[in-house]
Amino acid sequence: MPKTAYVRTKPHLNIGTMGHVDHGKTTLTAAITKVLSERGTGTFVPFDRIDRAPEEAARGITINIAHVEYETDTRHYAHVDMPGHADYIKNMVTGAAQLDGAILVVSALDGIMPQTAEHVLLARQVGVDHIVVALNKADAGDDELTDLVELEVRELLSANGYGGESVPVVRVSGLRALEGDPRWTEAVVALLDAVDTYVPIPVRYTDAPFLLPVENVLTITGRGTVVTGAVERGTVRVGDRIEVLGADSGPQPSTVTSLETFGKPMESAEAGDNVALLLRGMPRDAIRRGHVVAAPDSVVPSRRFTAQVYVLSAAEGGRTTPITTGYRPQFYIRTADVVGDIDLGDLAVARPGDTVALTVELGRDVPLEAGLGFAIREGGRTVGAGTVTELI
Ligand SMILES: Nc1nc2c(ncn2[C@@H]2O[C@H](COP(=O)(O)OP(=O)(O)OP(=O)(O)O)[C@@H](O)[C@H]2O)c(=O)[nH]1
Ligand SMILES: [Mg+2]
Repeated sequence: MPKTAYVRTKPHLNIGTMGHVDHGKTTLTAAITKVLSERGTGTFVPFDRIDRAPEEAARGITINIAHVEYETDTRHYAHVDMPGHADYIKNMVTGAAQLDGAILVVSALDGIMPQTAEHVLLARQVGVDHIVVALNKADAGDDELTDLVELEVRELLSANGYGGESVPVVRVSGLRALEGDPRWTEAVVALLDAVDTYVPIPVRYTDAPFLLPVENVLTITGRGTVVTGAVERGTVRVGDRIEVLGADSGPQPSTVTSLETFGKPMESAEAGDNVALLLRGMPRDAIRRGHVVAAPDSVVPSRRFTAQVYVLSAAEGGRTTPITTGYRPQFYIRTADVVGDIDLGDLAVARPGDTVALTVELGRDVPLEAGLGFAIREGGRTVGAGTVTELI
């Protein structure tokens, strides 16, 4: 069956849900698609289709199943439902890096929980500039308590530089909206209106050389190797020569033979688009998550750099003890997860809560550049966030 090509008629934005485990991110995501499908600008994606692993759903040139797409009257959105559990922070970090805005889901029954605060901090660190709040489970909470939760959320946002007084806070019930209760389907519409108006259309970095951090790699029998991810910058067309960077064996040249977004073929993709690229003659084992696909000769992988790093305080879920030279945590850089050695130079120690300049030597070469953000993780939790200042 011939597939309909993707036609760019509305501005495209990437958004996502974030927030503490069980506060209702996936339910709300399903509810949004249900409400919009009833208005004719989206396809309903039920809860269990959103909440399943990519491997199970890998079929055709498809993109990461955690993404759903929909349109409002004025915009086309790719929406990623980020898992709330701390173990999945890595996905949050790599997914959030591309977000133009986020929906912070906070249960009106529970208020701010540790991962609520952690996600807001991470959103700030990875450059998500606009947050809209969904006070979820408003069907089950009482108004007075919900008022308190709203105050608390606005304070948290202000403390992280989000201007909490002006952030839209919408009381919703993902669950009741999914059931079709008109009061709550309207609340979901109000939430989408808030996203439409509060999150500005981003200035895309389309003129720069093409770069896409690899999120997933799939094999399509008879066609070859497909990589998926969000275009970080530049544009890419069918027929373009590219190289895959990040493998120890050096750059792997290839050509893009097919391009898709949400299962629809496209001639060219640009910064911000979520795409699948079919790469000519690329062996499946030559490419994996953490590599990047880039315009030839536009990036040189390296492993030593200086960085500005914020060491999370214990109250933010970080370490209770200082770090010293020789500390060897994991670095999450774009979609890559790589070990690295820290050198504090003349500084004896960096204490939780400190912001310090330091030198990092990664365990392998990674495409790097000044201004790139990263997270530092240890034993399954985030202990720092930083930005590359200079390559050495
Ligand atoms: N009363 C009520 N319950 C809700 C609402 N939204 C979600 N729930 C319930 O809250 C629980 C968690 O919902 P999920 O949507 O899985 O939450 P989540 O944030 O995606 O959870 P994780 O992905 O595990 O972090 C489920 O039992 C939902 O039925 C709501 O609006 N009202
Ligand atoms: Mg979920």
